[in-house]
Amino acid sequence: MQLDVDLSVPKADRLAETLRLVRERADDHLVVLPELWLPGGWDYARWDEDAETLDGPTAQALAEAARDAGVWLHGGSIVERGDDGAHYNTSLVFGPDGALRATYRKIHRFGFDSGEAALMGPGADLVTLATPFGTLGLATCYDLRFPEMFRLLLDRGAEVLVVPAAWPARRVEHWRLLARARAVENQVFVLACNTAGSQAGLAQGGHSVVVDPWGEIVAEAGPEGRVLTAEIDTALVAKTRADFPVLKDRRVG
Ligand SMILES: O=C(O)CCC(=O)C(=O)O
Repeated sequence: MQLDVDLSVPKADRLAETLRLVRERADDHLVVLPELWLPGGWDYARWDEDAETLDGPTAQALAEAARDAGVWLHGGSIVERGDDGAHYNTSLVFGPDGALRATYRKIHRFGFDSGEAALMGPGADLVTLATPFGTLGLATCYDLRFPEMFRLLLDRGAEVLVVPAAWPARRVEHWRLLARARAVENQVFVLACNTAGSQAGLAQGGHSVVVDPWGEIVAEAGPEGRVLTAEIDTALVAKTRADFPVLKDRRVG
């Protein structure tokens, strides 16, 4: 769901609207939300007050919505207040029973024109998760620029890379290019879910994409907030690798 993260709309209203959209999905879906869609990926002055634990109110609300709809829900990311007192940009994935099946702390923090590198701790663990849609490999936004991370996810069996983001409009062509590159080089699906609208004065790029293992764009949003849907057949991963077995020719790693 390419959410328009308009931070002038009260948080409770944005949460309610997003949960309503999740509950509209049918039960054979994997629903993906963007990075930091509730606190705002760019309003980092508010991250401390918005920090929550993994069983906090946002996680609980997402778990209930996943269970009510019977969907797998990648809930995008929250500002996690870790047990060690540090904050992390943490993604949460819920099963259709509402159970928290995986969490991923963003490994590569963005430090260029964002406070993230100073305010969030770095994640240390690669995360994959077996689902009916194939084995998911989890990454977040800036991670997309680091191909070595995706090779490691590939080696752990990832077939569908899920990348929530708050990627700005001014570099949206990098986003589109890198999403396709990660799909082509690893022969995987890439589900790249961005924010739309404007956050803290920064135009967001939109253009969420679903890319298949051949690098073809199966579905792509425009710049506006919307629900983007696509049907994916995970068998295409094995077929692409069999038809064009480039991964067998790796010499390093
Ligand atoms: O790499 C980029 O251009 C954007 C990254 C970003 O916005 C983020 O990781 O929050």
